Amino acid sequence: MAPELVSTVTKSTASFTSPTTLPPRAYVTFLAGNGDYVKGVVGLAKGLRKVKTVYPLVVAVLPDVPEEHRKILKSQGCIVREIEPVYPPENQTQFAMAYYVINYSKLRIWEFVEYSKMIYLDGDIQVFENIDHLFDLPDGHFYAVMDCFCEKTWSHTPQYKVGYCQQCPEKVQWPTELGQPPALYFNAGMFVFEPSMVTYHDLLKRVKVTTPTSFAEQDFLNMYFKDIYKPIPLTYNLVLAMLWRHPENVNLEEVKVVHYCAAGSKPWRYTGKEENMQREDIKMLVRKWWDIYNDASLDYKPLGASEASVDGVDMEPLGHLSKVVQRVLAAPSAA
Ligand SMILES: O=c1ccn([C@@H]2O[C@H](COP(=O)(O)OP(=O)(O)O)[C@@H](O)[C@H]2O)c(=O)[nH]1
Ligand SMILES: OC[C@H]1O[C@H](O[C@@H]2[C@@H](O)[C@H](O)[C@@H](O)[C@H](O)[C@@H]2O)[C@H](O)[C@@H](O)[C@H]1O
Ligand SMILES: [Mn+2]
Repeated sequence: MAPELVSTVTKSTASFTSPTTLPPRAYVTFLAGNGDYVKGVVGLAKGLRKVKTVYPLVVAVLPDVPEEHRKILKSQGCIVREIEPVYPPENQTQFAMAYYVINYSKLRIWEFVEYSKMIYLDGDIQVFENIDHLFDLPDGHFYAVMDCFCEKTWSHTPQYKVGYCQQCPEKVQWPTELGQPPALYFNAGMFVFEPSMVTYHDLLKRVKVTTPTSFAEQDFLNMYFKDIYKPIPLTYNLVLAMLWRHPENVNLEEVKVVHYCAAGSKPWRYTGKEENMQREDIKMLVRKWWDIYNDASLDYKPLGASEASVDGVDMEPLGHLSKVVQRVLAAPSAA
């Protein structure tokens, strides 16, 4: 029996409210390091502007995010908030990706209590349709999209070993000898939550005594919010692997949010070489991401300010696809 999805997510009923009367809500993402994820966040900021969200984008940055990158984010209208890293206890865990250890720092966003409700989005996510109505979901729950267990990244788990996936629980039934099937499990690249200092302090206390596991803070958040987790439709966080693992569950026309988490799918470093990356739907989604990233009309223009520009910052010049990606996308699909 398919899990009860929060599918009747009504459109925002609030009539247009001037910025001064908006409820204290915001989108929030997380940025670490001095690498190229800043391009993901710039793309996200422009995508949210394109869909005319009425809420700001807060970027929680680790101390290692350079000043130039912070300037770029501010020039794109983001609210930049520095956070301290959160480290899991000393461990021998083999994370699915070694860098996942820094993702525990995401937990700091629970201390942004100036906002009553926030929507967290990974920096490798793009919003192609307005999702402001998700802020109107009833309080007291944790809303996120169910993940998929079929990628090799899950090969260490019992569900992968028996071929079980929550996306198609009837296809390979959970073996009764293994007891209860796993609780519904969400992808932590997108979720709707309520900042709270009580929750924040409890999260940090609990993370210090919880043995890390391969999906790092995603596993931890699934355990912590298990009792109040409510699945929302995958249109709000299309984990790309769903396209080849569960195509029967995906209607691309209805997808509002795309999560470029499959290996090789980060648009700003796309080469098309990895498995599945020559698929026409992947190439279309990468091109859609670049169309927004390169659209100078979506750059932030504060009211009355001159052209917002960030002097001397070496970013991918806007206005054209990076040469490499352009060549790859144009190449005839081998697939
Ligand atoms: O070097 C990094 C790695 C990760 N992130 C942030 O952490 C999130 C989670 O990592 P990622 O999306 O790569 O994980 P995936 O969803 O691909 O498993 C990213 O979206 C970024 O917001 C970052 O800023 N710098
Ligand atoms: O630190 C753990 C990360 O775990 C998740 O990524 C995974 C997960 O989705 C797997 O199911 C996929 O197989 C895999 O490709 C993907 O990278 C979140 O997207 C990310 O925000 C972050 O929490
Ligand atoms: Mn991601």
